[in-house]
Amino acid sequence: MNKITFFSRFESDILNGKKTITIRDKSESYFKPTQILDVFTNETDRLFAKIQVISVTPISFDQLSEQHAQQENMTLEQLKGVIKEIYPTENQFFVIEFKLINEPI
Ligand SMILES: CC(=O)Nc1ccn([C@@H]2O[C@H](CO)[C@@H](O)[C@H]2O)c(=O)n1
Repeated sequence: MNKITFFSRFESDILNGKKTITIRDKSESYFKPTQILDVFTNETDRLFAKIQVISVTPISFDQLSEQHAQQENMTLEQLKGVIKEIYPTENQFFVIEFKLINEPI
């Protein structure tokens, strides 16, 4: 499926290029490099961007670093808090790196 959703509070960071990764669990680890995805808000299922997948890399919670936080436009504390909120019991994740596709939608 060429679709991914984000919580709408991250929409502006994605559109202005400040957020260039997302960290997902196994259920969303099937994306492939070069794949182009339609990006929708989680809350209202509104299309707001297209992104191209650069890489999908396994990572454990403990391996999350300041670099990942920077790519999320957050502090590491904030990032870990957000991930614990979304995935309270998960320890294994995938870093999905992406770039914004600049075309009108
Ligand atoms: C169903 C659905 O929409 N799920 C998710 C899951 C994650 N994320 C964001 O990815 C980063 C790392 O998890 C953080 O910035 C999260 O907030 C999101 O926006 N939406």
